[in-house]
Amino acid sequence: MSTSRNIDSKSASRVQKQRKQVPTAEELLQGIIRGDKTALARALTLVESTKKQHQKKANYILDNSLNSGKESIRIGITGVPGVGKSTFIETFGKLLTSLGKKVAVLTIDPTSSLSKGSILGDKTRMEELVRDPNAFIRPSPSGTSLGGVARKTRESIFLCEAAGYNCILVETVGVGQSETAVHSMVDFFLLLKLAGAGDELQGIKRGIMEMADGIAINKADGENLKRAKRAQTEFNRALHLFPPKPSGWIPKVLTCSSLENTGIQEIWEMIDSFFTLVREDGFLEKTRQEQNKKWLLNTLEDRLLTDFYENPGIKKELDRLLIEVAENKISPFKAADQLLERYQKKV
Ligand SMILES: Nc1nc2c(ncn2[C@@H]2O[C@H](COP(=O)(O)OP(=O)(O)OP(=O)(O)O)[C@@H](O)[C@H]2O)c(=O)[nH]1
Repeated sequence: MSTSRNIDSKSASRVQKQRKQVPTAEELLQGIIRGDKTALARALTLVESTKKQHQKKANYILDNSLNSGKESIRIGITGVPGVGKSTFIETFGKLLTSLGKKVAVLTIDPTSSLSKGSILGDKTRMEELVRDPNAFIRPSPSGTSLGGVARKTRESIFLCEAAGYNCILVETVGVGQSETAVHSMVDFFLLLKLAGAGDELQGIKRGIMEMADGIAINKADGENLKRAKRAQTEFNRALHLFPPKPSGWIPKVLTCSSLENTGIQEIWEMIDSFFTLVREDGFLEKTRQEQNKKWLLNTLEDRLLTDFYENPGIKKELDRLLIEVAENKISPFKAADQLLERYQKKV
């Protein structure tokens, strides 16, 4: 009898200890403000979670993080698989930290399953950058919808900036719609390309070229060097066919080798001169204002939807109405009206 009581009290104290180890939202918030990477990583896990309790904690941290975002620069990096995105980010990121910047790398990959996510997170990618005290790397949150992943990435950008990261690199692995999502949340959009492969081969649509503020032809080394230089001329010509950018910036095409670390400094200089221009002509401020407005609307939509679907009364009524709609007993529109009425009354 007494032995079992002993075990009980032991396991109770273990549970208590574990509970104590889970930091509160306020503790995480304070950690983020101090620039603590562990607190930031934990907060991002809460942001990525779909559990209501976690979301509540995440919202507390987000709502109380002071972040004007003014000091930071947000760079989107895209390119087809194999173009060398992680090698590029490793080399480029190290250059940025050597210049005294704090770099956060986030990835958007709506197609990533849990297993791929863990491959991205297994630290074999960007091995050196991951060990840099001034860099923070976060693999793509797994998610089924691009919208969900994009929202989480926006919130992650916000928290990374609150933690003092002033260079946010958003990498997108997907080919297609994810580029548009990334483009809408960054200031500068860099497209990585390979020399020699046709556009079709590289899966790059015209629209993506049009979004680019800069194109870097990667793997410009060895036998590839000549071809890369030729491609640079071709892409430069192609870029001139697009209408001018509202920022006044003229997109540039450069070549680089992420492996040999050549041309990387020039890419930074190009990006730096972009930021000098858009800071001076007020375009960056306008972009941020627009981004903030958009983020407010998106967050509202998202929180409203969650609140609606998680309302227990609505859940029951929705289940019933779904059957009635299927049996043609009520029109979908009338059913929607009924649900909204019920939601407004909060019954
Ligand atoms: N020669 C050469 N090879 C490179 C260069 N950059 C990357 N590579 C090689 O290209 C391959 C793909 O590089 P990654 O950095 O993994 O490419 P990625 O675009 O991130 O690929 P995914 O992870 O599939 O999206 C690796 O074998 C790299 O070593 C470069 O500048 N020159």
